[in-house]
Formats: sequence, structure tokens, C-alpha cells
Amino acid sequence: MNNGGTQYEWAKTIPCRNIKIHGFCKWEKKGCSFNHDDPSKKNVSEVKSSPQTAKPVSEPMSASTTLSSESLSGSKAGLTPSKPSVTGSSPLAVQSDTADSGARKKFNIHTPSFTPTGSLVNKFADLSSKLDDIPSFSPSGNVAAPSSAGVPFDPQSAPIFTPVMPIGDPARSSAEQEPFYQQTNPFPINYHLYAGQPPPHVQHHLKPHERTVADLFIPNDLREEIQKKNEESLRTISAAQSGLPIHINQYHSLCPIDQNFETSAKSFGYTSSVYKVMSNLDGKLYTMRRLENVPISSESCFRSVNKWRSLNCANVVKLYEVMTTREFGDNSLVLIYDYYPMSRNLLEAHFFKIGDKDPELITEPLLWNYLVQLTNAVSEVHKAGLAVRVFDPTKIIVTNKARIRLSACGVYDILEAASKEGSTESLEQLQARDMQGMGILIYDLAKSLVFAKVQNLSVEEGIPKLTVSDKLKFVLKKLIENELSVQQLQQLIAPEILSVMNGVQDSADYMEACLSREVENARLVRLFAKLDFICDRPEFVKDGSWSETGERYPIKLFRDYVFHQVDENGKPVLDLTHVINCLNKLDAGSKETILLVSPDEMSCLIVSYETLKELVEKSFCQLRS
Ligand SMILES: Nc1ncnc2c1ncn2[C@@H]1O[C@H](COP(=O)(O)OP(=O)(O)OP(=O)(O)O)[C@@H](O)[C@H]1O
Repeated sequence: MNNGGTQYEWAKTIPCRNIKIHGFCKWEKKGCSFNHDDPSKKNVSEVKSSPQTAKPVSEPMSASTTLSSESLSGSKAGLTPSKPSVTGSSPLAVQSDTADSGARKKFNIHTPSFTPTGSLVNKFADLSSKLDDIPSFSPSGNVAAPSSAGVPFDPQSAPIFTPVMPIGDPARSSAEQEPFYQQTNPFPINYHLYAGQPPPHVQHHLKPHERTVADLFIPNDLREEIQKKNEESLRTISAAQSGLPIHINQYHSLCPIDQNFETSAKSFGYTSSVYKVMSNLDGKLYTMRRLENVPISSESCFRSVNKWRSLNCANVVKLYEVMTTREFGDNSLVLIYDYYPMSRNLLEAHFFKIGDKDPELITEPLLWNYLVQLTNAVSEVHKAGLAVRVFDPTKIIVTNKARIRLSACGVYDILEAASKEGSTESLEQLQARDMQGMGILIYDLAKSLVFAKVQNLSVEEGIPKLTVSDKLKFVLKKLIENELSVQQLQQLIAPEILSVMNGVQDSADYMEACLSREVENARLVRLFAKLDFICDRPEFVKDGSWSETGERYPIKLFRDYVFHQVDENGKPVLDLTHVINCLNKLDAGSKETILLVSPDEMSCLIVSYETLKELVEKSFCQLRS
């Protein structure tokens, strides 16, 4: 090993890149063969020794009035960096300081990237005289031009930077005009903190007692689904881009939910659209269903709304508020419902490919599941003295795996009250029609199971052709022929209700298990935060208790022990299990002892987690006091 000497003669004349990049080379006397003479240091010494020879340095800074011969000759007044200045004075003062203290500084002022010269042009003047003519870059006319260089910087009189955008720019207008609009993060969010699951063929075959890091957190697919829903909730569009009103009463940040952007009057006889909105009262997201040009003549049209508002059912999207508005430029009827991010209606879920999501296959268990959920919805609605009235597949949304909800309740009641004719049917008749509607909906979905052409057959001919169990055929027949009340239906499908209930309980258990894994993480995050509150506080730099003999020193070493360990090759150890293990023991105040070693390996101490816990508590209490 060549210690201190150079190995390669040819490298002696080549400047060492470490000097250029870091300002010093830690291998300078340990075998690095390259040239370690710092050219800028040489210039300073030249400047100091002879003002006449200082031209190459002083010329680039010639604009500076503070770079006088006094300062160059070492006048203390000229060298003190007390007065902030954008001119060459401050850098020069630091230069002289650093020259005194030697080159071993991490941020070396002599490195070319850190030397603010007066003018870039002069630096290249030797290369071509034409370069002298190139104007210096200045970001705007207001910022000090080269001619003003040398005038000491005065924050009071400094021009204020005003970014100028062309008039009519949507970004500008949206920011200025829309008090509620916020630019959300670009999509997709960077999931850099999560490592994906390895493909099944590379997965380790773990012994029963072994765990992977992924086992400590909620399963990846569930986490991703929740994250996607959060992203969807955060998605916004500026009113300037969407052309929608900025707010309707307390609801703002209107963002269209409909994926196909087509408006039709198919479902209610009025063109309708659905938006995600945020309430200014509680900050929550809601769904706004708008129907255009509805002739609402009096408050009495909203008679049924209170009943709908008080209905709480797991299979009905809750209605909160109904109003009329002219904010869209017409007489719009607006209904406010609960918002379920990433939900799709039954038609979208089973018959369309949306984005990269394929339509979901319909199976008989799924049909039973839907029938049970719809029975629950209908039963609750009927108990409230209302009727569902609409069983359109576009008005039932799938909010989670196989979880459905009626999404447009209450609309028909209002529309009918608003129309001149009004309803001729009694509530009992409407409720009986609900049973029929439910049967037809399930029958329509069941038809997709059959390859033969049942589409054009009548219901009586079509039901026998369905490829489902006889029991489902029988239930559908009875429903469509309107021979079942909701109570009779409940009795008839009791075994299926129990099996759906079983699935729901399994799902609840699974979710609870996932939740319990995350509960521990919340505790650890608090511990992380506590340690970070305590360690490396700049105001405690001179505090003796943090010094190597101080009582808080073990906390510092413990933090290094947990997070900053390196392996035998000097590579950082990124072992999450170690982190969680240590923090759990700290939290529990275990009696187990650990060996803490300082980074320079000059001091080491043996301490128990119990003691560390006391120290952390004490330090944290002192911070709070
Ligand atoms: N409460 C809700 N929460 C979240 N999304 C919803 C909600 N209600 C409806 N949606 C979604 O809004 C989209 C549009 O719904 P829908 O088809 O009912 O509206 P529409 O296009 O106005 O209907 P149509 O034109 O058939 O009258 C669907 O993707 C649906 O999943």
C-alpha cells in the first residue's frame, strides 16, 4: 500500500476531481495520485502577495466597489463578512477566511461552482473577443442589471418578484378567480415508500413462525385500493377548465364523476349529470346529481325529501339535501348524496371495460348476493313509507367488491310532484312495482350468463332458459309476476341471506385483522416523532447534556443504532425489522441491554431499553415544559 506517496506519475499533473467536487480529497495523503493544488487558492495567494498580479481575479469582480485595494491588502474592515452584499465583497471575505483555515472544508468557497463571479462573460473573454458582447442573463428587467452590480443589496428596496403570466392563461385565471380551487398532486402519486410483492415464483417459502416485512402492514392490494380511492377523492378540475360554477351554496370544487362525459335524458326524462363536490361547512365530499331545467314550482315538490334524508340503510346512498339553482344558467334541480370514490354503476361494472378494469363476470352467487342486498334496501325504503321506483342498472352503484347501493333515491318523487299530472298510483302499488322492478333487474343481469339468444324472448320464455338454479328461476318468476311481498321474499331467500351474512362477517373479520396490524404502526409513528423531536435540535448544540459525557448522549447513540447502522462493507443497513424491533423494545422499556457505539468508535456504552425509555421520556417532558 502506498501511504502518502503517489502511485502513478502520469496523474500528477491532472487536477483531482474530488477537489473540484467536494473542495478537498480525503485520499490526498493516502495514495491519491492526482494533483491536489487548488488553483483558486493559488489565485488568492497571488492576490494577497501582489495587487498588480491580481488582475485575473479582480477583473471578473470589477463591478464590485467593495473589492478595493484595501480589502485585497488584508484590511480587517474589508474582510469581515458582517455586511451582507450581493457584490463580490462577501465572497471575497469568506475566501480569505477559508484560505486561513485551510482547504479541508466540505463547502469550499474556492470550488468553481461556489464562486459567484461578477460576470460570466469575462470568464470566457480569453476564448473569444466576441463573447464580450454577449449580454448577461437577467431573469427580468427589474432585477439588478449588470450596471447596478456593486450596489450593496438592500432587502427593503429590492424589487419584488412578480411572475408574469399571459392574460387569459387558465392557470392564472383559475388561481385568481377560484377561491376553492387547489392544484392537486400530479397523478399517479409516487408510491416510492412501498416495495411491491415479489412474483409468486420468487416468494420465499416461510416457516410457520417466520414473517416478512409485508406481514407487518395491511395487504398490498387493499392498501392500493384505498390509496386509489383517496387519489380519486382528491382529483379536482378548475372551474375555468370545466366551465362549471365555482360553487352552489356551500358546495364547491365541482368535478364531473361521469366517465363517458355524455349527457342524456334517458333515466329521468331530464338531462342529468353527476359531480363530486366539497362542502364548505364540514369539508366533506358529496355527490351532486343535477337535472337540467326541471320546472319546480313550489316547496311542496320536496315533500318526500325529509323521509329520504332520515333513511339510513347500508344499501341506499344517503340523501342529504335537495335544492334548485340557477348557477348553471338554467333551472337545475340539485340533489346532494354521499360520495363513494371509484364506484361504478352496475352497467359499467359488468358490461364495460373502463380504463384497465375489465368488466366483472356475473355468477349465480353474485346474483343472490345482489338480490339479498336489494331486498334489504327495498325493505328499509318500504318501512320508511317510501318506494324505490327506479331499478335502472345505471342507478345502482358498486362501491366495493360486490357491495351495491341505490344511488338516485328520491328523484322520481320530486319529479312527479313537479309534473302537472302527478302520480296516479298509491304507495302500495308503487311498492309492489318495486318488487317487480327488482326481479326484472336480476333477470336482466342473469341473461348475460346465457349464450343462447334470450334477449328477444319474453320473460316467461326467457326464465326457463337461464343457466341458474331452479330456486333462483322460481324467485325471479314470482317477483316479476308480482306475487311476492318483501316479507315473503325475505322468508323465501333466508338461506341465501345467511350465506351472504356469513361472507359479510368474514369480510369484517378480515378488515379488523388488517386494521389491528396498522394499529401498532400508529404507535410506532408516534415514537418516531418523539425521537425526532428530541434528537439533533439546533438549539441544543451547545448543551452539555447532549455531549459525549451528557445524560442525553445515549439517545443520540440509540438513534444511530436504530437507523444509521452500516454493514461490514460500510453499506447502510436498511432493515425495517430491526427498526421495528428496537422501537417496540424501547416502547415496552425492556430490560434487555444493548451496546451503543459512537460513529467514531471512540466511546461505547451498554444500556438497557428501560433506561433509554426513561431518558426519552425525561427529554421529551423537558421539551414540553
Ligand atoms: N353517490 C355516488 N358516489 C360516487 N359515484 C357515484 C355516485 N352516484 C353515481 N356515481 C357515479 O356517477 C357516474 C354517473 O352516474 P349515472 O350514470 O347515474 O349518471 P348519469 O350519467 O347522469 O345518468 P344518465 O345519463 O343515465 O341519466 C357513475 O359512474 C356512477 O358510478
